[in-house]
Amino acid sequence: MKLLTLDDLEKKASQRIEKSVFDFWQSGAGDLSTLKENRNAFSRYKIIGRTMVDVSRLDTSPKNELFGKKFRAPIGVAPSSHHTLASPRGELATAGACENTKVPIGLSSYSNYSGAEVKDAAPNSAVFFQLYVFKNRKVSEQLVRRAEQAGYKAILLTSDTPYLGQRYADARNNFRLPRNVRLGNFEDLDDGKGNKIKIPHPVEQKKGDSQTASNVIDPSLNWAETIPWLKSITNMQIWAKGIICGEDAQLAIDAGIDGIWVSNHGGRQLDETLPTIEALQDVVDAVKGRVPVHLDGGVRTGADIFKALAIGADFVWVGRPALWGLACNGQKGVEKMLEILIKDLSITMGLAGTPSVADISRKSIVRFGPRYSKL
Ligand SMILES: Cc1cc2nc3c(=O)[nH]c(=O)nc-3n(C[C@H](O)[C@H](O)[C@H](O)COP(=O)(O)O)c2cc1C
Ligand SMILES: CCCCCCC(=O)C(=O)O
Repeated sequence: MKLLTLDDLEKKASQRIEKSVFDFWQSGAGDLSTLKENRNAFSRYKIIGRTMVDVSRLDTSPKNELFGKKFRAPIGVAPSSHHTLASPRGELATAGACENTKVPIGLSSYSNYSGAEVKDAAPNSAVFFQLYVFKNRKVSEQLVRRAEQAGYKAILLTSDTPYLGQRYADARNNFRLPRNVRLGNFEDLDDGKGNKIKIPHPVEQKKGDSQTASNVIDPSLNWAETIPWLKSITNMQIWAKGIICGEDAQLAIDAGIDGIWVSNHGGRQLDETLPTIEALQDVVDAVKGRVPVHLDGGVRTGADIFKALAIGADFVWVGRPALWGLACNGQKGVEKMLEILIKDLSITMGLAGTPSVADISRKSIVRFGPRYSKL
């Protein structure tokens, strides 16, 4: 089978990976409404292709540098957990692919290889360390300090997971991580006074009950307390992931956040919420260029990336496609996935009459039908 699109990679991955693991990747929360709408909503936007524009030179590089680095395209791999379920080198392979392709990666707190190991594999690409804040703050504090020491540029605070979404596929499959899956970031933690602290391995959770895995996470996070606390323990930038409305973007900026990441966790958390591409305009308009705005959720083609850039995103990220690439062919599979996206973005730009990312603007797209309105 020729692997030409991300859908092809998805199909091939489904044939290679055990069903309960593939379901864990693919599934969303509740009725899967958010998950499905993340994809469907892109097709409500249409590109106005301009002709007779000199597009003999196409430049996919982002409009602005990210952490002082010039990447090849405004595309990156979003944080997702447990890459060794897809391929033995796990996050080392994913990050290595990003490094070779010259795009950034965000590493999950729940990666199997540690932040330092991944940074060694991808010194330029490993820029975001994704953070869950645990009820035991000493745990998160050590994760942050280790990330800073390893050379990460920013903490990506996941703000949409006070509890884990209801993922019925995992419950039906009695899904539970195998015990031999490493949690690289949680090894040898101590409370700073020499006392060991442990985060329970998800194998200790009740089979099929993901909620028991998430009860270590602090559900009391809030802008007023959490952001100043994070700023007091690190000099890295602090970004917020999981924002889907302008009001929260404003509150995040008021609290001192350095960047906004529009996300609904790939439809795995709040069901029946806004698809990210629909939420983007409100967030961009509220942010007014004060901090960068990134987006993930259902991005699968160059046209999807183009539409998000046109609405005003500075960068666009993919989650599941990296897992599919890994499952198909390890590091080379992730490189293939990224090359497909970059080529597709480049061709879309050429056909739309926008030779550089700076040429893509709201004038480049239209939207069918009424947008949501506030009640
Ligand atoms: C299997 C899986 C694990 C994930 N793990 C994390 C995680 O550890 N931390 C986090 O902030 N987001 C996590 N995410 C969400 C992604 O960062 C991202 O928001 C989402 O996958 C984007 O949607 P997409 O998969 O449609 O591209 C995970 C997503 C998947 C599919
Ligand atoms: C204790 C919470 C673990 C969640 C890790 C992975 C994740 O975010 C996901 O969506 O799955």
